[in-house]
Amino acid sequence: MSKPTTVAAKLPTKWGDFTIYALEKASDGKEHVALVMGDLDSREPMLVRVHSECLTGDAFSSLRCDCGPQLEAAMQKIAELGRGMIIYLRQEGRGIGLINKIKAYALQDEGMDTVEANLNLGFEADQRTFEVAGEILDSLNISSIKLMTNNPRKVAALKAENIDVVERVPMKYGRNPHNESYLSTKHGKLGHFLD
Ligand SMILES: Nc1nc2c(ncn2[C@@H]2O[C@H](COP(=O)(O)OP(=O)(O)OP(=O)(O)O)[C@@H](O)[C@H]2O)c(=O)[nH]1
Repeated sequence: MSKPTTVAAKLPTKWGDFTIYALEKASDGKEHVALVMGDLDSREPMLVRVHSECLTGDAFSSLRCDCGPQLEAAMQKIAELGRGMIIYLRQEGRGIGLINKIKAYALQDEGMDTVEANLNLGFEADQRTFEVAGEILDSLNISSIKLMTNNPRKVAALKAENIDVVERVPMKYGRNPHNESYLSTKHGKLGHFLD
């Protein structure tokens, strides 16, 4: 199969100047992007955040989750280092989509936790796959990364895509009274390193 291709443009941000790459013809047909700062040719492992779409957290600063602060912290860390990449995957709501995530939020308003709500709606606790992250890294010739995450399943999923994850960089940002029980469910039921 031929390598996926990317289109690219400059993307100045409040943390510094990135280049935004959009993957053409991703295997799932969605429009995924990567923000890159620094040298793509260096063989040094690249600091990477693989971030799943969260409209409510990333765009609207929702306090129900930790997504927005994690994305901001990742961009800031990359800018401080001068080299790194955000892979932004269009897999809203751990893969169930925006409308279903809002249905899951409504169930959580009634007392379910984030896992129970997904299961109640007929989904798995986490429906995500990470092939597209592999496609993006491959298209940019990056094979060795330091991954910013608290999620051991994300590390395993990327290794399964033949990405050499040489280090896991913890991402403990954005804890607040509204997401306290969401984060403890992530720790207790989804195995995130958050204690
Ligand atoms: N179904 C569902 N999805 C949620 C809920 N809260 C946040 N999300 C989604 O969870 C995903 C979180 O993505 P990430 O932050 O990349 O991944 P993570 O598994 O939290 O792992 P980290 O790398 O440690 O942040 C996003 O797709 C959010 O939209 C929720 O209550 N229910």
